[in-house]
Amino acid sequence: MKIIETEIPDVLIIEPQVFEDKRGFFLESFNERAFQEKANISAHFVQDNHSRSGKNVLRGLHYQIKQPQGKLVRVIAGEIFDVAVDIRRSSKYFGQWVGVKLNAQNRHQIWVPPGFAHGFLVVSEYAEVLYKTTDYYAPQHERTILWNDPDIGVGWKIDLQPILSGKDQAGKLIKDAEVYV
Ligand SMILES: Cc1cn([C@H]2C[C@H](O)[C@@H](COP(=O)(O)OP(=O)(O)O[C@H]3O[C@@H](C)C(=O)[C@@H](O)[C@H]3O)O2)c(=O)[nH]c1=O
Repeated sequence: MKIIETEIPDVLIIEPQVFEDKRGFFLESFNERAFQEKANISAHFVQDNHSRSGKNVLRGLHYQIKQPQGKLVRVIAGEIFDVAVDIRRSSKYFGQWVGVKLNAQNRHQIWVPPGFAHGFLVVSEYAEVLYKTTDYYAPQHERTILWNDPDIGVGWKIDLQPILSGKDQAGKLIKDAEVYV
């Protein structure tokens, strides 16, 4: 596997080694030892999630203020633009974002550490997204930052209004949101 650094050092892109043969392909989507040794990610995952969304669906930007979740995200059908926003007030990257294309062809994964808000936009007809999390879903701690907060300025490259949940339409601006210390 190959590790690709991003503008925010704690956010990493993982390119797995893919073994192709006449039957199809094989890859290791997670290997605790390799992630530890090659990427210095020592994550203990407790939950696996799977969602499917249609084109122009935008989910995010989500985080849990208590029980923060690190997320290892990948796409098995279609393509998304996946975004991590550093919301650790003490970080020199506070308010900055990283965006990466994840699709079923490049099979890239993004490591979104605890302390980040996370979201994605579906750019293909539909997309199926799988992700592992380092803590359990805790709806009482769940928070949403508005996807188009101008102080963050994520470059979603979308020319029409995305399809959002009610919760995401009511997201807060980062300046008003409860963030990490
Ligand atoms: C996230 C989540 C949702 N649910 C339920 C609650 C609700 O009825 C339904 C849909 O939930 P949501 O609208 O919150 O789903 P969604 O908008 O896909 O939320 C997810 O977005 C991405 C960007 C993330 O980073 C995730 O951590 C998570 O916040 O699924 C669970 O049971 N477990 C979970 O872990």
